[in-house]
Amino acid sequence: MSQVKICGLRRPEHISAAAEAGARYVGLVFFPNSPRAVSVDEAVMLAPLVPVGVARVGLFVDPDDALLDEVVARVPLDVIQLHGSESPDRVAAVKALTGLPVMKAVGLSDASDLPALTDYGLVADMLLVDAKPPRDADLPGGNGLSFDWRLLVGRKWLRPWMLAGGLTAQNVAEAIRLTGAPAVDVSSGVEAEPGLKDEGLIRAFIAAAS
Ligand SMILES: O=C(O)c1ccccc1N[C@@H]1O[C@H](COP(=O)(O)O)[C@@H](O)[C@H]1O
Repeated sequence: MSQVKICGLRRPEHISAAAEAGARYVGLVFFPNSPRAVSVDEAVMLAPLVPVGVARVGLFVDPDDALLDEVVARVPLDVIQLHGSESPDRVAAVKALTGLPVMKAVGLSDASDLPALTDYGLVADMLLVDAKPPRDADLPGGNGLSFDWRLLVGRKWLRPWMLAGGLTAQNVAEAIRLTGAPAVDVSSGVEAEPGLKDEGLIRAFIAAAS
């Protein structure tokens, strides 16, 4: 049984659906270019609705210190997700600045991308293994694209990790079987359209991953 993170939640009813279905993490996106972005004011309203026992993850893409300071001061978060091109030194700096555990996303397209997981495992608290975005993508993640899961067979890292990228209720069980992922993260795969979550898809995904 793998833990589940539902990312990109923007409505109270979707937070409730995810928590009731057994999500262990929920993600709030602080990246303005995303169709799932929330303002700091919206996050101030949403974060307290997350039940105890469900971790609140704030997703950032190459954030500056001012944004991190503002969000951490106003929004109760449990984990920072860095999903941009942050260096290992920047990951360490964000940990120090926020005082929160940091999960670093690493994009994979082929075996040459694997060493980055070892490098980030030295500084991040958790790793998020995602598909590398296409060169012309508007978003560095959340594109509903998967990668060749066989790249991960037999791999071990220094830190706990999550699998992401194009997961759906239809493919998540096979992804877990193949990779042994202890946790999985989904955004597009539980949406009716970009940025609009669907309660039925959230429940079906969590049931399929559990
Ligand atoms: O969800 C977003 O909009 C997003 C924006 C910028 C960076 C990452 C984003 N989401 C993360 O991307 C992966 C994969 O998502 P998907 O299931 O393929 O849509 C996941 O870790 C999300 O947290």
